[in-house]
Amino acid sequence: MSDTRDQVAHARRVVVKIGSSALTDLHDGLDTARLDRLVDALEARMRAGSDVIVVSSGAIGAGLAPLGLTSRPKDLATKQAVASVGQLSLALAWGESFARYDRVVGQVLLTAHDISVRAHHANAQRTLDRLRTLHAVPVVNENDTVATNEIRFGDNDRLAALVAHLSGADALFLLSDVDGLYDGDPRKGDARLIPEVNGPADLDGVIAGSGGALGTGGMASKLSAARLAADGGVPVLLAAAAQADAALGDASVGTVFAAGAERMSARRFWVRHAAESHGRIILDDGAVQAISRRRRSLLPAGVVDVGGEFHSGDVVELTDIHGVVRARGVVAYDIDDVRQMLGKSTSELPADFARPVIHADDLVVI
Ligand SMILES: Nc1ncnc2c1ncn2[C@@H]1O[C@H](COP(=O)(O)OP(=O)(O)O)[C@@H](O)[C@H]1O
Ligand SMILES: N[C@@H](CCC(=O)OP(=O)(O)O)C(=O)O
Repeated sequence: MSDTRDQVAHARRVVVKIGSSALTDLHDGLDTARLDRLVDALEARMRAGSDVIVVSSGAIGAGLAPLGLTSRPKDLATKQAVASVGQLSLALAWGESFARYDRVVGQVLLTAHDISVRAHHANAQRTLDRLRTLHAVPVVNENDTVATNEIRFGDNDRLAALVAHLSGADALFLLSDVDGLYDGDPRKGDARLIPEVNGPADLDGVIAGSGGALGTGGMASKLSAARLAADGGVPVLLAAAAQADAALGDASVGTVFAAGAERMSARRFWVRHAAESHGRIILDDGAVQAISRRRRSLLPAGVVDVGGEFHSGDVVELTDIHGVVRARGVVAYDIDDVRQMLGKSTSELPADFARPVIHADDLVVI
């Protein structure tokens, strides 16, 4: 067995994302028999010693039939209304299915905005952690009714990758209606299953197509979520929900994505991928070298300009003089203060401005 399969099979804390296509049917809505089989496999994994966080899609899929709709709506308002109907039955169905094992579930609905704001992010982290210590299973979904187009995760694959980092998970499972990544859309003819992705070269020539009638992002969103998780140090297994026993049992099926060498801390991952940027700090070449090659803090001497509207503690983008984003970081001053410090050496500045503009610990190079 490969190292990655071994890591996934033995991961202590896991996030398991289940796609709409695995749980719902366009005409019949939520399929509780399929849900029960999944819960059986999740329960077996928990009994073997893992903590499980479920990320469940399917609110829209579950809401269509009760409302007499026969296709996934396109406009946001209808999708949100359908999701509000479906989320209720989805959460109840998860609760009833886990109740067969005397397990309690907790519903966690998140927006992209929640993940991007540090205080909300910390609250979500604490809630998930507390559910774990209370032995309840978190069932996470996007809070569809309040998410606007601009601030949507857009698909739950990305949400699941972010939750995997936020919760310090050791592996991410993406369970769908397809049994792994193929080199082309398997619905369109001959395609070969790719068992293992160890780096970008393994994706050369792969065509990631759109999803089914109920899925949102198709294979492209799974691929980008898998890379998001794996690059930050979390191995990923992509498999069919129908293979949940084997996927969650010994990770012997589907496609695995090897994790990058270094595990990024939840805070650095947040700065890099999840936090909303409030502005820009433009650096001269020397400062770019200092932060990216020598991993130094950013000092005012290397700052040539600022943009946007940021305050101390906000996340900003650091660009070179050509506008290319080279890093992100948590800035120590308000924009007006940084403006007064531009290009000055620390010895020229009053004692209040002795701290670096961004400390090396708060900087993530891209
Ligand atoms: N290269 C590919 N490999 C595997 N599946 C693919 C590929 N390209 C497109 N697909 C399609 O993507 C679908 C899964 O995406 P989606 O419907 O969004 O799933 P989910 O509802 O689980 O999020 C599969 O049904 C499959 O037909
Ligand atoms: N929040 C939406 C999820 C949409 C979504 O990402 O679906 P999928 O591509 O099937 O994972 C719902 O519950 O319907």
